[in-house]
Amino acid sequence: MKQVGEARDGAESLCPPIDLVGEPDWQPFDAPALVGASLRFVSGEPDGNRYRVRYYRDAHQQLQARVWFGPETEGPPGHAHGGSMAAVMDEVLGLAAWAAGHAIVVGNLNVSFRTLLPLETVVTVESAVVSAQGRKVLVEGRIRQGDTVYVEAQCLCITLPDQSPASRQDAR
Ligand SMILES: CC(C)(COP(=O)(O)OP(=O)(O)OC[C@H]1O[C@@H](n2cnc3c(N)ncnc32)[C@H](O)[C@@H]1OP(=O)(O)O)[C@@H](O)C(=O)NCCC(=O)NCCS
Ligand SMILES: CCCCCCCCCCCCCC(=O)O
Repeated sequence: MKQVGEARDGAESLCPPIDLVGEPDWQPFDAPALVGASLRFVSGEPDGNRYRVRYYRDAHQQLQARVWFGPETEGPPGHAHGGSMAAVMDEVLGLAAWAAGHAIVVGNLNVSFRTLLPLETVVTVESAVVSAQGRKVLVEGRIRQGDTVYVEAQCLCITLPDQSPASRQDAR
């Protein structure tokens, strides 16, 4: 049986363009300008069949993302793999800490899968930096569409010495 995104000869064809527009009061956020181009695993293929991601800052300066889970994120038939959703939370919540001025890596990520996420759905990934004490920065987030919550996550980020976002930008 022909799968979504698969051409007749078996080769993968690209899914059509997806609308990842943000809310009217969101501003586009340039992640590579802040952290470099290393974040390719989740957001590196804007026209691919895995994820398509666009980042924004909302009116409160919190990082938000519109994410399309493509056919290559499949886990349970027709639905996103749990690891694919965890990877999105890892990147978005870690990036949210960087966007708030904390040079971190993720130390702990706690993910609750609440609802099966159908493939080829555009969702919103919300984030909020809820505390920063010493080296520990706590970020919370969720994947939702409308009133449906697919995933909730808490992310403990640990700051790294000598890696402030400002110093990384100055070094370019
Ligand atoms: C996170 C990391 C930098 C912490 O190592 P470290 O710099 O030696 O720091 P420490 O182990 O002293 O931890 C610093 C504090 O964070 C806490 N912490 C670190 N990792 C934690 C975790 N996974 N869960 C809970 N607390 C953690 C420590 O308990 C410590 O708290 P304290 O100051 O109250 O005692 C290191 O474990 C690491 O590099 N891990 C890999 C990160 C990674 O690969 N992330 C995915 C890519 S971003
Ligand atoms: C090693 C220090 C340089 C780090 C450069 C940017 C890192 C951005 C991290 C954003 C979160 C990524 C999550 C992850 O990789 O698991």
